Amino acid sequence: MTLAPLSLDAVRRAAENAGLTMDDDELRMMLTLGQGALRACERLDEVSGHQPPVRYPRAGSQRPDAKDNPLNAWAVRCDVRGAATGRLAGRTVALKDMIPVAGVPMGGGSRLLRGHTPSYDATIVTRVLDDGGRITGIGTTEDLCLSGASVSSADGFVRNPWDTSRSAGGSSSGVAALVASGACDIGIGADQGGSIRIPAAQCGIYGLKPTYGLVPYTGCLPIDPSVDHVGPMARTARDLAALLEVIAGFDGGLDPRQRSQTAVPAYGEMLGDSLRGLRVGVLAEGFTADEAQSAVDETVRARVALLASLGAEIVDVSAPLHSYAMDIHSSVLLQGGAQFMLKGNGIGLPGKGFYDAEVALTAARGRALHSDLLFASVKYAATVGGHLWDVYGGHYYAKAQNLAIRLRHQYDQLLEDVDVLVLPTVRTTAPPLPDADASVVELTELALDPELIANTCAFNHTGHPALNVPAGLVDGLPVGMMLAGRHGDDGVVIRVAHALELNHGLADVPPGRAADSADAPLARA
Ligand SMILES: NC(=O)c1ccccc1
Repeated sequence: MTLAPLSLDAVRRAAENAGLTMDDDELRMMLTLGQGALRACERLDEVSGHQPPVRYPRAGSQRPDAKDNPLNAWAVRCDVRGAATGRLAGRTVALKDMIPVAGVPMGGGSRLLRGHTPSYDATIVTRVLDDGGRITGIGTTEDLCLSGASVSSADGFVRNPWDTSRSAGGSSSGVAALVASGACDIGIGADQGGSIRIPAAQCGIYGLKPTYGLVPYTGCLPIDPSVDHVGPMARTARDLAALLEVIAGFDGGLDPRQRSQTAVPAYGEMLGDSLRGLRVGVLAEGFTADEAQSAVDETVRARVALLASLGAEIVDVSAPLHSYAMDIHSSVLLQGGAQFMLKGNGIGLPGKGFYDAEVALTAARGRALHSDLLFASVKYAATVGGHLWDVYGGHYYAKAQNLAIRLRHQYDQLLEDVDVLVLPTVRTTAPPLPDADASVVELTELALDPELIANTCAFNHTGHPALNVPAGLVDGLPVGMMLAGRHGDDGVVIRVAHALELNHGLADVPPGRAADSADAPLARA
């Protein structure tokens, strides 16, 4: 692009913005030095940097008609066919609307990125296509992923397939509703505080927030690099294992979140029907003290009893810092979201790796033009998160990060004795969607309801793998059980889920969808 020439006035404004008092001599020196910096930018426009490859041809994409989108769960339809063979051959895949697919609009559920079309495929997209997957569309996401209920997307409410008057959960609302309703086979979501597991729990499917850094986040829209995860969503534990196997693993240093190059296990081969020798810790702080919500707790405890029937040993455990997870989460998401996602225009990441140069331009433009059209939860991060960082200099962001290290150690200590921790994923079932003319206050209370993330957010900050497992129904609505494991033990939590599924029946099925046959139950619970 053509850079605007640097003027003395521009330098003076920049100095003011940086809180600097400069006399004219100093300003003129900056102007002179600045010519070199501009020339460097021009030279960067002459060459191309690393760009992830686009390997498979793709036709057009379009927003579906309302009649073909009953849950409003598709943001965009497309059809990108990958390799003819592979571990996902013939499987249809939906991706959350913040995972770039070349040539397919990516909106982030937000006015911020309106009109943006990526020119490259994310690493996880290439991996899905290389292994035979067929991407049939993009799932609606909440506005910049900042909502646990399906009420905030610029594309409108997403409806829960179990009861279309209810929330699908968030922020991977569309993918969860699509997978649960059978509109696609599998999907990939993103989770910075529970955004895979909350909608998975409330739509009755499997959803894994993998070990931090296991699956490359490369190219996907961040909130804060310390909590960003992408992961698989599926109707069976076996499908989930297959998808994880395909998307996990080091991508050559493009994602600064990845610190290890360890080989990816064959998760599918770790599955079995016995849990003999497994030790399960029931995390006391994960269960509510409130009698009114005890139906969810009881449903989860009933599933835990089934684990025992498969040979697992059940013990009660406690992590007192678990109750601080929400406070860590509040500081990191609001301030990190303000710094990295918003001020950083989606590329404010520390460290080496691939940066989406185009999304930076789109987001900066979107912030200048459309900030007033963002959902209130995004405005909350921008205002209060920005305020906290400015006034306290990031002190409380740093304190939150440091407490997260202690929280991790507390779970690690428990996980020396037990193999998995178990707790309800969300302590409530899906709430009703408000009327279309509901107030912003009402929508925002739903989106940011602390009940939704009280349990899930802890593991974003500690990095442990955490999986939602469908655990039964309360008043006809799905309830999820969360299994958390040691760092790198994603295969263990999936194995536990699979054994349960195999011995005690498939997840219940929402109205209008036939049961899967892939993992036929041995016996009904
Ligand atoms: N992105 C998230 O995981 C999230 C979930 C719920 C509320 C806010 C953020």
